[in-house]
Amino acid sequence: MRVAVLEEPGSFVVEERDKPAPDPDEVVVEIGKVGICGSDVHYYEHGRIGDYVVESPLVLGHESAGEVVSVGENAEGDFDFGDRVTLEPGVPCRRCDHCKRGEYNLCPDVTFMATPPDDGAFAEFVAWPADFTYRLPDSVSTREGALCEPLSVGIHAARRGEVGVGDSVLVTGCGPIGLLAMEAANAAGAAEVFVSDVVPEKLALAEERGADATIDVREDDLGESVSDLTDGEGVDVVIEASGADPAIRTTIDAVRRGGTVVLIGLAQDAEIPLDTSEIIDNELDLRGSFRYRNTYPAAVQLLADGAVDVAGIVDFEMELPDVGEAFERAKESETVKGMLSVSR
Ligand SMILES: NC(=O)c1ccc[n+]([C@@H]2O[C@H](COP(=O)([O-])OP(=O)(O)OC[C@H]3O[C@@H](n4cnc5c(N)ncnc54)[C@H](O)[C@@H]3O)[C@@H](O)[C@H]2O)c1
Ligand SMILES: C[C@@H](O)[C@H](N)C(=O)O
Repeated sequence: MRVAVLEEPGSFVVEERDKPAPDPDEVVVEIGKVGICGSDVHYYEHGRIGDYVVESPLVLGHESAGEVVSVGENAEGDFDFGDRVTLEPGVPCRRCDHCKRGEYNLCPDVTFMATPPDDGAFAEFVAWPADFTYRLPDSVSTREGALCEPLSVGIHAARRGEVGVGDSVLVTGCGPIGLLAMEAANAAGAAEVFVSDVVPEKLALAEERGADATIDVREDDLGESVSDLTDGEGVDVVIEASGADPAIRTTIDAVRRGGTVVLIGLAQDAEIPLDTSEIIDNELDLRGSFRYRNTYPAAVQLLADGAVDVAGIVDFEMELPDVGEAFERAKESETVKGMLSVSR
């Protein structure tokens, strides 16, 4: 089978490897589509994200969907040849305290696709645990199935923020994560979702996709703009999805007293000063949101119901052998989401 391997920063090779066979609890999936995530691009450009360093050739890609071609003996009955499926890329140990509490996204022994040293899904076939594989109904395309991954990041953030019916929400950053957090907040019942960014094209896309107001923070102050939009109150929930230092600092200016700030975006410099007296006086909840747990069934259901749009964020799709060109295009600031089409 063909596999796209990141040999060193800036350099992919497409090579032949043996097709995997399933362990008893696994299925083998012929990969159809894989999204290119910002973290893939970061490994491509810099060879590391924090402590995760690409020390040997790595297969990238963790936003994947495809078709079952082989079923391990313990997964028989759960999956059939030809089922279209999406793969949840993080498989936890299932034994630690976090796993037992159901917080399996916090498992310290997780295997996560395309995170060194674990290979990802830019491969024609992947063997994957059946219980982290989810069937797609006919109404959900394989492209949409692959995007259950970033949608899951958005769903988890909306859940962490306890976004509910009638809430007002601000999403800072209109990359794929912010746009899909906006979808998740709307699906959770938010009455109004405002967005901010520094790139006019990203704000225009968010507006097209239903943002109730857009704030260009190169021109307007975030706190003042949100105050104007909410009769001086601030929003119920801020979801920070830019990772930009100024955006993170100003989240607490935009949230109402007693409101919640959810941090998804990873800042270049993780140490950012925040006004703690504001947080205390206004009794703000500041919450981290790390990957996701128990979101894939909801993501598939929302797509089946037509309650969210994920496919509309894709700018381009290329074939696996063009992986290098696809990553060069994914690096451009106006690109939102690139995809690779993998199976022949
Ligand atoms: N916590 C998690 O589990 C998790 C999962 C996936 C991604 N992430 C992180 O989430 C962030 C978003 O991911 P993405 O793939 O959408 O990234 P992205 O780079 O595509 O999008 C970030 C957006 O923020 C905008 N931006 C820059 N400065 C801004 C500012 N001051 N105010 C508002 N917007 C601003 C950019 O123009 C861009 O549109 C990244 O930091 C990523 O590392 C975290
Ligand atoms: C969650 C996933 O999308 C993210 N890129 C990560 O590796 O954590």
